[in-house]
Amino acid sequence: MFNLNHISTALVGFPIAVAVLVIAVTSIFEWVGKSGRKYPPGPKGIPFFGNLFQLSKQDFEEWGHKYGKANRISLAHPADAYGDMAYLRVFGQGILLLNSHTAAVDLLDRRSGIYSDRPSFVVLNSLTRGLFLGAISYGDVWRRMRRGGHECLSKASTSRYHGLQEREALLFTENLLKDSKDWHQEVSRVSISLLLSTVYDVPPTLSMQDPVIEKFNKFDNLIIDATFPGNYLVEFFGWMKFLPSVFAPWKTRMANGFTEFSAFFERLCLDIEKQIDEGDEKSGIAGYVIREQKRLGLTKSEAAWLPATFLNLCLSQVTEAILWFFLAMVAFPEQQRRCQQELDAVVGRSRMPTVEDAESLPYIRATGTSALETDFTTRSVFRLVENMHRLKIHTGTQHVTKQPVRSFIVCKDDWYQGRFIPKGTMCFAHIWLMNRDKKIYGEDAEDFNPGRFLDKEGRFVPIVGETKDGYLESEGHVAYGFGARICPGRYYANDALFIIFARLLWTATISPVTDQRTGKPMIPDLKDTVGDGITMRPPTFDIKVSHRFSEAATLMSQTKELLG
Ligand code: HEM
Repeated sequence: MFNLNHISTALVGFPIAVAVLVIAVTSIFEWVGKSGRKYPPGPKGIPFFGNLFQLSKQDFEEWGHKYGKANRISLAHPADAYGDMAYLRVFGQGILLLNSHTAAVDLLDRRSGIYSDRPSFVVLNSLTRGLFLGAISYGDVWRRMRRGGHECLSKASTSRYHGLQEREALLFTENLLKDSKDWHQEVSRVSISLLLSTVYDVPPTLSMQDPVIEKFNKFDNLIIDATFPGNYLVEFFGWMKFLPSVFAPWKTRMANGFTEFSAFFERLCLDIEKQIDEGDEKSGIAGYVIREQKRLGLTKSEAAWLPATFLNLCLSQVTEAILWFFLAMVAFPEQQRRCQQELDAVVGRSRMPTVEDAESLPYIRATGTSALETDFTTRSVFRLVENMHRLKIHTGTQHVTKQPVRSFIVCKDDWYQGRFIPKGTMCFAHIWLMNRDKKIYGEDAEDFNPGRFLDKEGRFVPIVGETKDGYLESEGHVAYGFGARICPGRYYANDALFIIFARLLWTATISPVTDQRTGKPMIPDLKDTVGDGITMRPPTFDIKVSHRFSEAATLMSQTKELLG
């Protein structure tokens, strides 16, 4: 944990003269560096600390609007709903907030050669030694590992996971119908079960007490610890990495973590290798990577870390998307009914839906897309940057995950819209703001409205609106990021979420519980979120899950029997 007190304690330890010198030299460098160049607009900071002390006072969204306006003056398209950029500094580190699709696509997509690097987090690197795909520098190792990931998860290859996605969706539905009291726990279970099967080709995970799950949770906690903004002063003062371990205990902890988890990931892969040698097909991600290791040019460590990284990077995303979906179903029963009407009309009541039905179920696809795009999952994606607040006002438990996967480091000086963006700037895409851009989504951009993803004939349209250059293709939202680092698991995630939602709604109705005192349904506050991370989850609330029609239970059992 870290808060301003930590900074104060650390700074007080400095000999005052050295501290003054450092501040003076840094300020001079900053001033010389800035002079004569027009940087993107942003709030004025103070020498040395930059905008650090404003982070807890200013709302980033407000900055998006305020400095956006200033920027608009120089824009060729003054009608833009938001300006494109805001620029901040913290301890000399430049931070660029990208507020519009236009800027994000122009820089992160079109100039991906310059904008695809990740910040080099000292502590994270000592834990992962450059083997954690989401945080690897843009270079050869990233290319090799990313290619492996792409081959396993490209649109064309996702059909190999449909069987297991359908199986998991069925078990999930069955469990919730048996007991929905601990439905949050069941969402965590189905997510980990789905991903362990996908990555390591294992049977469904029925208990959260599984030692493999415990080990992955331990790894996740260490990643969170290593990446949480402000946890380690060394991320701001690079010279601190030369301190001996006795003054920097994280060094030993992270080095031990690397040894422990490398051995664990290698052991998992070794087991799979043996099974492949014995003639087992092992069609999961790890099996694929092991079989293709030579062709992909991966070392043994890279081949072991790649599947584990996939699991780590997607787990909380998938869990949270499902949680937001439940909130949507409870809060908007009308949308739930429309999904079920569509299921009755297209699939009927004599069989459960499959992933192949997705094309014919546009309203359900649109509902899933809405859960990703609108008030929900991505509402707090921008908390990533907001977490910089924790430098000043750290409160509560840390839930931030995978911080580095969302940010980019500019690896060459650049100019955009007449503004100078220096090499080394940390770029954050303001996904939350973009997913609410009224120019693209219309006046009801804030609402949960699956209908926005359907055309007049009721067909699913991934392009919900066009910016001046026809941007915003493919998903209809930007929850999966941009450019060369765009989420490689997006096709997989779309299918998995679709079938979980479709099978559940085909079989069951999800409703809020009734408040015993008032007799009214208890709908959680849609603005409430839990967690400090890039993605946030809704607070816990109770639900009822009941069979939608009498034959549903029998049909579900029959479908399960067919699984063998
Ligand atoms: C609801 C589901 C998901 C969401 C919302 C999501 C979102 C994201 C985002 C925003 C990024 C960063 C993109 C950027 O830097 O611009 C990312 C990266 C990544 N995601 Fe996902 N993701 C999801 C599911 C998955 C799944 C299912 C997998 C794998 C099976 C996966 C694997 C990865 C990996 C490996 C990266 C790092 C890519 C790189 O740095 O090159 N994600 N994801």
